[in-house]
Parts: sequence; C-alpha cells; structure tokens
Amino acid sequence: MDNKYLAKALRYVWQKGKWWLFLSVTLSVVTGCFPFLTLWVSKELINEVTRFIQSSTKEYALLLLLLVGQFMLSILSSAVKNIREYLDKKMECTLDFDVQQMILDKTSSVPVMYFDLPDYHDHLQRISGGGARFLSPVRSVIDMLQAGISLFSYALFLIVIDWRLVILSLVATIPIFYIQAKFGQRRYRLHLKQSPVARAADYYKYLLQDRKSAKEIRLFGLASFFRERWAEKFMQNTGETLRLEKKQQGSEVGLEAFSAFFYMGIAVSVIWLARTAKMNIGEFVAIIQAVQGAQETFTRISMLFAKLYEEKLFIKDFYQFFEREDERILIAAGNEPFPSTIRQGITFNQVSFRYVQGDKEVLSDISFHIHPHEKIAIVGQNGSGKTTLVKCLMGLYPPTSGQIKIDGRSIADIDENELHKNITVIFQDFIRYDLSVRENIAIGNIAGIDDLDRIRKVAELSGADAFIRKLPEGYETYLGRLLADGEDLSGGQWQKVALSRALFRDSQVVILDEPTAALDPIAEMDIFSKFKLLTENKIAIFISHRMAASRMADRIIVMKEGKIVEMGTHEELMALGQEYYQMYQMQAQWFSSEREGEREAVGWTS
Ligand SMILES: Nc1ncnc2c1ncn2[C@@H]1O[C@H](COP(=O)(O)OP(=O)(O)OP(=O)(O)O)[C@@H](O)[C@H]1O
Repeated sequence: MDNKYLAKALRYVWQKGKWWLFLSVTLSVVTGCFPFLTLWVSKELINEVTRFIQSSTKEYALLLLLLVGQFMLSILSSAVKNIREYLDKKMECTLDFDVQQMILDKTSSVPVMYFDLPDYHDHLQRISGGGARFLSPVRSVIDMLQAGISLFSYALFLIVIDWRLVILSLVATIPIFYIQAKFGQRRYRLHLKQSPVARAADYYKYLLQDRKSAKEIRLFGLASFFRERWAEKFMQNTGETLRLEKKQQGSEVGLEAFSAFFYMGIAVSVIWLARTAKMNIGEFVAIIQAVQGAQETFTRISMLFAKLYEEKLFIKDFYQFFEREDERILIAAGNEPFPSTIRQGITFNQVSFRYVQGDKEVLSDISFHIHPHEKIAIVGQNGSGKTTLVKCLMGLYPPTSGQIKIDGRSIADIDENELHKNITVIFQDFIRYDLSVRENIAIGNIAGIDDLDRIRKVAELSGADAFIRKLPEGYETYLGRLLADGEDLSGGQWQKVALSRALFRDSQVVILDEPTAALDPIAEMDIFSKFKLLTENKIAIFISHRMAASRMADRIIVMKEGKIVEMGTHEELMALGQEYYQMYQMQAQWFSSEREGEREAVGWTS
C-alpha cells in the first residue's frame, strides 16, 4: 500500500527531473565502486611500500603510479559528492516550487467547509515540508543502490579470502536494522500525534508576532499568558520527542557493544587467517578495512531502510491529502449556466442546514421567495443564522435538506464560477489586502485591474473617492504595513473600499453582510440609500443590525434561532407589534432627543 505511493513519488520525480534521476543513479553506481577501488589501491600501495623499504631496489615507478591513483580516487570521489549535492539542491528547488504549488492549488480549491475541520488543518501542517521531504525517499532508494554496490564489492573481496567473514560481518548489523525500523515507525506515529499540539503552539506564536494582535496583546497584558501557553505546547512535544530519542540512543549503545563484540571476533579470525594462510601486510590491512567497510555499509543500509519507512508514510500522507474526501462534505459540481437575466427570482424551499461539526440546526425549514430587482433586509439577533443563510445561497455550504433555486434552477446544478460571478457578497469580515487602493477595489473583478476609470467611478459611488484622492499617491497608495511602508485606513474607510469592491463586480445579486457596521449612522444611511439606487436593476440583500436601514428595503425578513419568524414591509411588521417592532423600538431609544439631528438624518420615526 505504502509502496504504491512510493512508486507514484518515483514516477513524479522521474517526470519532473529525468536528467536528475539519470545522473543521480549513474553517479551513485560510480560512487558505489569507489570503496572497492580504494581498497585495492591501498592494498597494492602498502605491499609496494613494504617492498620498496625492504629491498635495495630504486624502482619506484609503480609506487608513484599507485600514489597518483589514490590521489585521483580521492579527488574523483569528492568531485562526484559535490556534483551530487549541487544536483540534489537544484532538484529540491524544482520540487519545492512544484509541491508548494500543488498544495496551494488544493487549499484554494477545496470546499470552504474543510476549513471548519481541525483534522484538515492538522493534515495540512503534517505535509508541509516542501521539495526536500518529497525528494528524500527517492534519495534514500538511490543511496541504497549505491550502498548495495559497495556492499557487494566488499563481500566479493572477502569471499575470495573466506566466505565466513561475510556472514560474520553481516550478522552483527541485523539488530541495528531491527532497532532502526522500530524507532522509525514510532517517530512517525509520534509526529502524527504531535501535529495538533504543534499547530496550537504555532497559533500562540502567531498571536505574539502578528501585527493585528499586537495592540490587544499589549493593552490586555497578554504576552506572558500566550508565551506560557506556547511554552507548554512546545515543551509537551519536545519532551515526547526527547523521551523517544533517549530510548533509541539507549538501545543503540547496547547494540554497538554487541557489534563491537562481533568485530573483535572477526579481528581474531583475520589474525588467525593471517597466521595459517600466507598473507602479506597489504592483504591483511585490506581485509580489516573490508570487514569494517561491509559492516558500516550494512548499518547504513539498515538506517536507510528505516528512514525510507518513515518517508514512505510521509509520502502516503502527502498523497492522501490530495485524495481527501469527507463524505460529510460532498458538494455536487454543477455545470449549468446562471440565468443571463433573473426573471423569476430566488426561492428558498424548506431549507435546513447544520454545520458538519455542529450538533444543532442553524437554519431550520426556511422558505421564501425574492423577486427580481427586490431589495431585502435580513435582521435578527446575533447567531440567528443570517450569515449562514447567505453562505448557503452562495453555494459555499450546501443545505442539509431543502433546495435553493434561481429561476427554477437549483444552485447545486449551476457552475460554481458562474454562481460566484453573478452573486457578490461582502462579508462583515472582508479582507483588507496589503495591496494598493486600486488593487483593493479591483479584487471585486480582477480582470479589470487596469480599468482605473471604472475603479474611480465605483469609488465615487461608494463615497471612497473623496478620501482616496487625499492619500499621498491617490489610487496607487499602498495599504497596510506588512510588505511596505503603506497607509492605514480607518474601519469606516475600509468599509467604503469593500463596498466599491462589490460595485466593481457588477453582478446580478449583491449581498452586504454588515460591512457597514464601522460607519457612523449617517454615513451608513447614506451608503444604503446609494446602494439602493446602485442596485436598482439587481436583487439586493443586506444584513444590518441598524434597524433604520432596514426601512429602505422592499421587504424585511426577521430571523430568530435559525427560523424566519416575520416577513413583510416595515409598516406591516411595525403594525404586527412583535419581534421586529420590539427590536426597532429598542434601538430607537438609543437615539436620545439630544441627538435629534442624527435621529432625523437616519430617519428614525417610531
Ligand atoms: N463555521 C461554523 N461552524 C459551526 N458553527 C457555526 C459556524 N459558523 C457559524 N456557526 C454557528 O451558527 C449559528 C449562526 O451563525 P451566523 O453567523 O449565521 O449568525 P448571524 O445571524 O449572522 O450572527 P451575527 O449577527 O452575529 O453575525 C451560530 O450559533 C454560530 O455559532
């Protein structure tokens, strides 16, 4: 099963870097032969030096040749090593870019509902590691090939002397192999277990480092509170990692003693062989080196196997992230077009909705119809389900039961891009991008990023143009301070930018989910009346806690605990004297007679 993913990774690396794989394998085969050549040259060299010292002959041509050979081998071996390191780094960068791109493609296209699942975030955290982690198992396989060739050449050398030397050298490394594999598995399991804790530690660290939280951290004196939380999570993971490391190192001490014991046995056997068989000093040294080399290489292969095991699990986890499908989150991929002009309207038919991890219905049996060009206000207490209703209409969260239709066509059947092109929402937590003002408005329709005339026009309509003109570089002024020394806007100014963004999109349905909350009541009323004019030929839905604004709507929907409790015009609902009436009256009291001017401006009449 894991091998299936490893084969997939190998195919992928082959696809991305045929030359890298070819050169890497070739250089590994060459490197694999070096130990044998080095062994042979040093054996001949020692014999030649002995002969040169012991005899009176001045014949040193062969000696020089062998010295040059040894020199060339060490130069060649270091050159091959450095070339491989460079090639690996290059390939790592290529994969890094590609793998990160794959992850970004996935994270920007999964259903929004995935972001509500902690398990999704844990998985994402586990697979982050870039190209290096992806290349690593492929490297391990190639390194194993190289070690295999070296081992084969050592074994060949020893078999010629005595086959039992090969068996003895290999037996000593079997326990090492076992321990490495066992701890590789444990390390990976620990890594799986630790990712939620690591994510929590990252979150506390982020709060202590981010610009947005910097103010509150200081004002509420939260630095040590969050530092302690971060330290607790950090130390929890570090403690577990160190405990496992201690166990592994402890086991390895015992094993090394076992290997050393075997090595002693081998040394005794070689000395015995040297006494019985006729052996010169060069051969004796070469056998010792070959035994040691075979043992080291076999230990290396064991470690590579254990490493590969761990890496295979990573690769499996990586691919499973892309195959991830939560049966609770199955969004039908519709392919029908959005009506070019809405003629019948939008219908909610017995729509109920429950969040994946939630235990109660957030929307319950919602039914209503919006006519073309109608202006709808949705009001209701916090948590009554207003935003959720909008998210369902946008197709971001499919209803648990019931249907939402546009001109009789279920939104589940409409192509997602078409849907988002024709329905624009500005949510209360809209993003304040660290981009220029022009770009911040053009976000509404990125294809028109260079259409400054239209950008200016929508900014005039939303009332943003007046303050944008006063900025140091007008529409090109950079907003934010993360990437450059830009300008800061007030909350209300940001909301005007967001409103411009909605108008710039020019879709058939425009929804404002309280993006005007930071505006003063007069500015908000001004925007709503403009908004009504601007959306004359569109369906407009606005959610606002300011009851006076809802008066401008053709119809008001009152929500309570996930249900529609009242629906009608301002006058009808006031006459009803229930939920809406109470909410309206309660807010009216906030406008004291001392603020009569404001009261009049926002149109309060009880
Ligand atoms: N992603 C989510 N996962 C689980 N529950 C959620 C999620 N988002 C909202 N809820 C819950 O759904 C309920 C309705 O939330 P919603 O945001 O729709 O209310 P709202 O009427 O827009 O509130 P407000 O006026 O405060 O903006 C709340 O109880 C909230 O806790």
